[in-house]
Amino acid sequence: MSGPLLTIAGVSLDFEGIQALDDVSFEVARGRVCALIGPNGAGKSSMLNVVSGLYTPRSGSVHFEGAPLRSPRELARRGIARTFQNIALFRGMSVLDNVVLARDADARSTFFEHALRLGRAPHEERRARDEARDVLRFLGIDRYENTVVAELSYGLQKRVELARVLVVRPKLLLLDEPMAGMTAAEKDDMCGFLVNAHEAYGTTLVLIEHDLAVVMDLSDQVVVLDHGKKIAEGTPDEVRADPLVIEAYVGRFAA
Ligand SMILES: Nc1ncnc2c1ncn2[C@@H]1O[C@H](COP(=O)(O)OP(=O)(O)OP(=O)(O)O)[C@@H](O)[C@H]1O
Repeated sequence: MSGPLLTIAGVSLDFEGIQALDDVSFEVARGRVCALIGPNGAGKSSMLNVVSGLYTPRSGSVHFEGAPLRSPRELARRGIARTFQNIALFRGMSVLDNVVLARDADARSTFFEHALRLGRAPHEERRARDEARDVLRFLGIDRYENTVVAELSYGLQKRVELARVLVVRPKLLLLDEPMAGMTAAEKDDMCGFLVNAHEAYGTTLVLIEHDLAVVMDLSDQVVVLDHGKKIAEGTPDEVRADPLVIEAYVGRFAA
């Protein structure tokens, strides 16, 4: 399909007098890695929450593949997945079961078919496990498939989270600070896996990230927010050289 994958048009959002987003527009083409950056309170998470339908903007619209996106319930069906800042895993369950469950949430058989093991369910269960194992292998964590999540390091848990969203093969993946709290080595690993996923599965990525070195390395489009407004947009090099961005970050881009 031609045209942008994601179109944000004139989005404004208020919280009791605070203007979190002020007339923000940008487009993300299919296959891009787009980073949303900006100082604390700039509106980055609010933007991601609007895109995922968790917040309803006062004005403006979000279109995905040319059709409006209105509710979080539409996300999985339309091929959009997201991760949150805090790890959201079933800590007492195995790595494999965590990923299978995420895949199941997207599966086509009904609750009753699963419960009664009827219809498509047995076949789907095998397929779900195979697909989950493929993703675990892809992310280099297949040797932990039977390990209980709580026993894994933070970096590996973040990788399981990535497995949970990749297993549904999303067209668009929204990532809220995927590298937060990681060591430098874990960040390097995560960057590599995101690039690999992007290339292998053609997943379009929109991510919020505070580490500007990571942003410059990973993304091919950067949207800069400050006080709810979009103050710049472009390639990492264009944005790095933009005086408004330099002012907003007070020299944090100086290399
Ligand atoms: N649920 C909410 N209720 C009230 N105000 C909110 C809410 N969420 C965000 N805000 C306010 O909206 C503005 C934008 O916040 P947002 O969290 O989107 O910024 P951010 O760029 O993601 O910040 P950070 O980098 O610190 O996570 C801030 O002034 C924030 O206090």
